[in-house]
Amino acid sequence: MAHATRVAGRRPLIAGNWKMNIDHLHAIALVQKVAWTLKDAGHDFDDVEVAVFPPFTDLRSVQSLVAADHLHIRYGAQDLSTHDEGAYTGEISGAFLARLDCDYVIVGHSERRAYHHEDDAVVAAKAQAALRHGLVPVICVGETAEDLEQQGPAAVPVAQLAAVLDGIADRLGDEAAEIVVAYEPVWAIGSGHAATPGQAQQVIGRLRETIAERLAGPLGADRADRLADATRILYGGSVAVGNVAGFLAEPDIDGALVGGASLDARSFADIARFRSHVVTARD
Ligand SMILES: O=C(CO)COP(=O)(O)O
Repeated sequence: MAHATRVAGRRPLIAGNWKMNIDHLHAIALVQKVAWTLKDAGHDFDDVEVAVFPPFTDLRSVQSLVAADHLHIRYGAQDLSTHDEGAYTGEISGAFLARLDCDYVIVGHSERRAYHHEDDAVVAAKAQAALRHGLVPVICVGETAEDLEQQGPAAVPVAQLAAVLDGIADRLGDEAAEIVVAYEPVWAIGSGHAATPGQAQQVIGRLRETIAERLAGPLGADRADRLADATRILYGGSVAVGNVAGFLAEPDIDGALVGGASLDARSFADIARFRSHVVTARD
C-alpha cells in the first residue's frame, strides 16, 4: 500500500506521557496551563487533538478539572491490568479507567517492557483488556540501539506490533474499535537524539503496512486496509518544539508521544501548535 499523502480522516494527536512525574496537585496546574495557553493561542482542538497521560493517582483530579472547566484536553493512563477485577494487588483495571472517562491507555511502553519484563504476550493481553473496556490502546513499539545495529530499524517494531495485532484481531472486527500505535525507538527516548523524520517515516510506513498485512487474514483485506488507513501512528523519542513539525510533515506520521517536553506547559502547548511552525530542515 502506498501512502503518498496523509489520509484526511487521521486527526493528528499530540500526547504527553508524564511517566512518574507530577503529583495530583501539580497535575491540575499543568493541565490548566496547557489548556489556557492553547485557548489563548486559538488552538483548534478538532484539528489537532491533545491528550495527557498522568500517573494513576492524578486521573481523578484531571477528570474533575476537565469536566468542570469543559476543557478539550483528553487523557488516559500509562498502563492497565490484563485482568478486569479480583485479587491482583496493586493492579488497576481498565474498568476503573473507563469510569474515570479515560479515552486512552498506553500499553507496551519500552520502560514497562524493560523494567517490568512485559513481553509481547502481556502487551497483547493489555491491549485486549483496553478494548474490552472501550479504551483506545496506545500500543508502543520500538527497537533498542542493539536491535538497530543487529536487525536494522524496522524488524523489532514490526514483530512487536504483529504480536499485539494477533492478540486483538478478534476485537478489531468491530468497526468502532480503534487503536493508536506509537513508534518509539528506545535509543531516542530521553536521549535528546530524536530519530530523523525520514527514519521515523520509514519505520512507521512499515508499521502501517503491517496492520494491513497482519489483519487481512482475520478481518479480510478490505477491512484490514481501512483499519491501516485509519489508524493513527505517532512518533516518540526526544520530541521537542524544534523538531515536531518535521515529523508531522511526513505522510504516515500522525502525531507525537512526548515525554520530557510534556512536563512543561509552554513546551507542550507549543508542540501541539506544530501547524504554526515552519519546517526548515528536512533530511
Ligand atoms: O518515552 C517517551 C514518551 O512515551 C518519550 O520520552 P522523551 O520525549 O522524554 O524522549
